[in-house]
Amino acid sequence: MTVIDPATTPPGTMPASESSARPVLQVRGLEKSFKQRQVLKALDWHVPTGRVVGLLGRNGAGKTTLLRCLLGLSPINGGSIELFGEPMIEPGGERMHRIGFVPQTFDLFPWMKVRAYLDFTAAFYTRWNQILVDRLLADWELDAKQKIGELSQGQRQKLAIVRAIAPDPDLLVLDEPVASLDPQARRAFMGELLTLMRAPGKTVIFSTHITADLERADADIALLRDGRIQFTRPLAELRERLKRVIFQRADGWSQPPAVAGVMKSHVQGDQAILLVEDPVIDSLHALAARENANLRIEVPTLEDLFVELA
Ligand SMILES: Nc1ncnc2c1ncn2[C@@H]1O[C@H](COP(=O)(O)OP(=O)(O)OP(=O)(O)O)[C@@H](O)[C@H]1O
Repeated sequence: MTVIDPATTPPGTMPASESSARPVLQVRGLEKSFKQRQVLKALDWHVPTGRVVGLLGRNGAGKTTLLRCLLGLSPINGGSIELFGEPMIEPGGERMHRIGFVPQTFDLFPWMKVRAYLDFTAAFYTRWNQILVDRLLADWELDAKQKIGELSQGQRQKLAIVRAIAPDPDLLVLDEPVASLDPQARRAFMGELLTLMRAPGKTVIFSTHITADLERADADIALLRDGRIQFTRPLAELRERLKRVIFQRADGWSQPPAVAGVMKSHVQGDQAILLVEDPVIDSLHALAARENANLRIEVPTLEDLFVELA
C-alpha cells in the first residue's frame, strides 16, 4: 500500500475558520515515551472552545496516553500543554473543577454504593447538578442502592459518565466512553452529550472506534497516527472534500496512478483505489481516458476514511 501523507494539511492544524477561535487546549511538541517506546512524537494539537472532537486512531496509536497526558495524569517527556490558556503541570486546583474525565475503565470504590459514591464526589464540586444526576440514574436504569463492585461493565461506564457530567464541566474528556454500552445506551449517551454541548463554551473530546457515534455527534475528527495528530477537521468538511477514486482496467496496475491531492492509495485486483482531497474531476476523467481505465468516484463513509487513513 502506498502511503502519501496529506501535504495540504500540516499535522494538528485546524481549518482556517476555526484556527482563530479561543483554544481550550493547545499542545506544542508533546513527547511521551514508555521506556524505549516513543508513543507521542512532537505532537501539536489545537482544540478551540465549543467543539465536539472525536479522537480516532488504531489500537495502540496512543489515544489513552494522549488523553492522560492532557489532563496531567501521566508525565510527559517534552513539549507543553495549555488548558484554558494555562500550562498543565499537574492535575488539581480550581481548573480541575472545569474538567470532567471518563476513563476507559472505571474500577474505583467497589465497596461503595452508587448513591454514596455520587454524594461523596458531589462534595468536591461547587456546580454539582443533582437534578441531572437523579434523572440520569433513572433514565439509564442505575440502581442507586447497588454496590459499584456489583455493577456490570456497561453500568460502571454509565456511572462514570454521570459522575463526569454532573459537575457541569467546561471540558469533558472521555476515553472510549461507550465501548461497553448497548446501542440504546450509546444513543442516549450521545443525546446527553449533544444537549450538554448546546450550552455555550463547552468542549468535548472523546476517543472512540465507533464511527457511527462520531457521525451522530457531528464531531470534528482528529486522527492520531505515527505519534502525531495528523489533522483535526469537521466531519462535514471531510465528507465534502475527500473522495474515493477508483480506476479499473483489465490489465491491472503495477502501482496506483499519480493524482494531485492523493492522501493514500493502493492496488486491489484490477483496481487502483485512491483517497483524494479536492479531486479535479476533469483531470481524473482525462487520466482514465489516457490509461484506458474506467473511473468511479465515491463519497467514502467515515468508516472507510478511518480504515484508509488510520
Ligand atoms: N503504562 C504503560 N507502560 C508501557 N507502555 C504503555 C503504557 N501505557 C501504554 N503503553 C503503550 O503505549 C502505546 C499506546 O497505548 P494507548 O493505550 O495509549 O493506545 P490507544 O490508542 O488508547 O489504544 P486502544 O485503542 O487499544 O485503547 C501502546 O503501545 C502501549 O503498549
